[in-house]
Amino acid sequence: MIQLNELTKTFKNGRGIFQLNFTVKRGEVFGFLGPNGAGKSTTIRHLMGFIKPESGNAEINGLDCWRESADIQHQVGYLPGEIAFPEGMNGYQFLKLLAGMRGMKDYDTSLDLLIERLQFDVHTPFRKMSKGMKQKVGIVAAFMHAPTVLILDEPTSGLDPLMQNVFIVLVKEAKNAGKTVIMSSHSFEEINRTCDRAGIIKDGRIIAIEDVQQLQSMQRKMIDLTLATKQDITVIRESNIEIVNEEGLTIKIALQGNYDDFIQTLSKCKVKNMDIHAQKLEDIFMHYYNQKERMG
Ligand SMILES: Nc1ncnc2c1ncn2[C@@H]1O[C@H](COP(=O)(O)OP(=O)(O)OP(=O)(O)O)[C@@H](O)[C@H]1O
Repeated sequence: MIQLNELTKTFKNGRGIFQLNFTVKRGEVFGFLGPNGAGKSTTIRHLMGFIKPESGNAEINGLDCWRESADIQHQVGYLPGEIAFPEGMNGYQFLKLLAGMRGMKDYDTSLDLLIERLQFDVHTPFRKMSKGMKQKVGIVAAFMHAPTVLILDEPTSGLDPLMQNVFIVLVKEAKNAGKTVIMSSHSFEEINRTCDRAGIIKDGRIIAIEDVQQLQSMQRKMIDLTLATKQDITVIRESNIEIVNEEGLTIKIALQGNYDDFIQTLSKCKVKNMDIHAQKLEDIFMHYYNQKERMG
């Protein structure tokens, strides 16, 4: 379990994170979203015990992230936002070193399985690796010791869509195994596919924490309809369906869960054409990015 209690840090320039309060339960995947410079990495760095809080604290599995950082760093799987690998090593040498430092034994199978799933040549020297390859080594390093808590800072940056999918499966497996996961991301799609809840941070403050399923149910379906006659348009107008736009015999309507109403109304009309698009989840999130602070 991860718990933030009034976690605050003000940098000299006045930026930072302010009175962050939230909990990530065991077995939960929590997404951390926010524009550039919002404070995601700063929060995550506090969780790892790299930064001393000015006030408040963060705890992981009951341990204080600053005072007991050595234990925390041993227990969690961490993927930094920017990874500086030792240039002179190759991926395998690095992962072996890490396994040794963690006191892992018989790690070859778990390592091989992860490398196979992420499809890369682990024996490539870091200086010859692409950004995506380095990211893969970072993911293996975070997952290889099957930690109970995973802290992932923009985990899919640099990964191609196929590998993003592999990563999403890894997170789902971790969740099903009861692990606690917090991940920062700029990708709404990724949060949608992996997270139970999402916290939105802006200017160092949490402005909303939402249940991802609930956000999905807020997602409206926009339907472009071309009807045969003016009478058909009247039928729609007289129903409870929200008309967003009307142009001759073509109308745009918005649905949010009231599908039965829509189908019954439409059965009284002659429909010549119909296009359906889901409102982008991104648009729902954008609404938060653009609004002022809503919660403490
Ligand atoms: N050591 C530091 N000294 C001064 N300011 C800092 C320091 N670390 C971070 N900041 C500032 O704090 C703010 C939050 O930065 P942070 O890296 O946490 O944002 P982020 O949400 O991770 O952004 P991004 O999406 O760009 O990675 C920024 O304005 C940043 O410039």
